[in-house]
Amino acid sequence: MKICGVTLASDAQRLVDLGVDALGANFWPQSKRYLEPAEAGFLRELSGKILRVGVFVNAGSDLPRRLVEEGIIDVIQLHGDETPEDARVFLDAGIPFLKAIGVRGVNDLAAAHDFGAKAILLDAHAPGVYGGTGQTIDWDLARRFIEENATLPLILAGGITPENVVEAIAAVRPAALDVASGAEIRPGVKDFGKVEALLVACRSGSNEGS
Ligand SMILES: O=C(O)c1ccccc1NCC(=O)[C@H](O)[C@H](O)COP(=O)(O)O
Repeated sequence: MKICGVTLASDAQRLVDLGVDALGANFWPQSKRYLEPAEAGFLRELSGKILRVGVFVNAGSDLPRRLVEEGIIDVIQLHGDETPEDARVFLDAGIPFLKAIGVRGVNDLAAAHDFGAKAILLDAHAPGVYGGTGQTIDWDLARRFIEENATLPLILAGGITPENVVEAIAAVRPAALDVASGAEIRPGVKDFGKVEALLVACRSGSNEGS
């Protein structure tokens, strides 16, 4: 499970202590969960303890690459309108990346394989906002994507909460889950009651990989 939108060093450390697989730090300045790169140094100390994912929206390659090279993040999450051509620079450099797709229907998934991403993250379609909306996606569509694309891991995002997580796992059986608003007190501040409830659901055996 990836908990996204971390802005506080204390929250990041608590996610490590709870054994959460991955955290997301959002480097898109318009996000309610924006983390200034200059304030992200605390992530460096978590190297090897949790997978650190940097979220970017149409950011080009300089900042994402720099944060990887500086040991602040491990993986890049492209969460904007990036094309497979935009992603090529990361593929060529051997930098692992995820591609998020805001999904309205099956047509949005047609290019999923073209990115060369480590995994595809399916999220709610949110023009201008891009992510962190708390809106769920069509889980049947996500399940069908998995059945038809067995080699490409799918991360389910969009409106996952402690209340619907069991149903989401059962319906989609994703490789992993990604949660922002469903695990916070307010944008950028995590709610550890919710994080723990999500973890219990993920570890209950209904989906070992989430
Ligand atoms: O969280 C944001 O503010 C955000 C803004 C722009 C692009 C991506 C963003 N979040 C990335 C994530 O991976 C979120 O976890 C994902 O969108 C799901 O969010 P939520 O529906 O709130 O769980």
